[in-house]
Amino acid sequence: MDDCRLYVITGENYHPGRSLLDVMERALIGGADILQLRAKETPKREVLAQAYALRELTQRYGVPFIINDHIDIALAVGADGVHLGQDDLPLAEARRILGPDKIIGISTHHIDQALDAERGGADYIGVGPVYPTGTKPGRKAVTTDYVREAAQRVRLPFVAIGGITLDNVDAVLEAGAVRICAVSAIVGSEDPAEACRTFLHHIRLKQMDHLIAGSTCTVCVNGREERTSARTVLELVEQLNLSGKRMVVELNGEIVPHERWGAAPIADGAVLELVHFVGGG
Ligand SMILES: Cc1ncc(COP(=O)(O)OP(=O)(O)O)c(N)n1
Ligand SMILES: Cc1ncsc1CCOP(=O)(O)O
Ligand SMILES: [Mg+2]
Repeated sequence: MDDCRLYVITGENYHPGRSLLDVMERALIGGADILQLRAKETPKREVLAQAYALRELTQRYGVPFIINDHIDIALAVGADGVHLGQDDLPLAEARRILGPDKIIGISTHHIDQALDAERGGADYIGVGPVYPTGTKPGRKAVTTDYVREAAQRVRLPFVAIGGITLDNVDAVLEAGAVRICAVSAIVGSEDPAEACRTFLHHIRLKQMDHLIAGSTCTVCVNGREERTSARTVLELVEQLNLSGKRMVVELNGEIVPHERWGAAPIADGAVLELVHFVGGG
């Protein structure tokens, strides 16, 4: 689950005239890295047949396969796990039946439910619906506020879900989601493979932003804001091409002796005054 970025769920009514297997294979070709079978209106025997077919397909592509709601079907076809909502079988019962190795995902709509799922031994949680969606009509949107809170407080992997499209995915990523889950925007699109590629492109761009932001910090040098990757006063002085100059350095109001520059850490928000003496007599 840790490595998953794009979670795609089947949608019964979103691809009239196209087969479930074709649509889901297109999603896999586009890079979907976890699949869920969710069928709310299909007779159970048919769901079982779909589960067998998707089990084979996902195995061929080497991605985890999750069954929504039906633990019995997950066991029958040897799926990798199940996804359960707040009104489905409780997590503890599901774990007892499935054992420690199966993936169990839990839907959450509030931080308390997320923390409960974490304590209860879930493997991941769903955070949503972020936006109102026709796929889950009547369910109130949790907004990106809950995504932000989950990003700050939940240690389990979480997937943001609900009404996420290529037009609003950046806001969801900006709020701190690193895994996106979608139904209609992928299985209802003309080209599910291209939709997946474009989702993944957005996700990767945001990941790169995080990497860059994480490796630099903003400091104030002589009254001017600077972004720097320097970790110590010595590195900063070198980056500013001031090495070798006779200089007094003040860090957050305290003078740092020259011999301690290499050991004086600078962090985000540090305030530095660098005063160098111009030679002459
Ligand atoms: C990844 C993921 N998140 C949330 C859900 C919704 O599950 P649930 O709340 O049980 O609602 P139904 O899907 O059963 O209608 C999900 N399936 N997957
Ligand atoms: C199953 C589910 N649970 C919360 S929102 C949702 C539906 C997501 O579908 P879509 O991506 O089409 O909004
Ligand atoms: Mg459910």
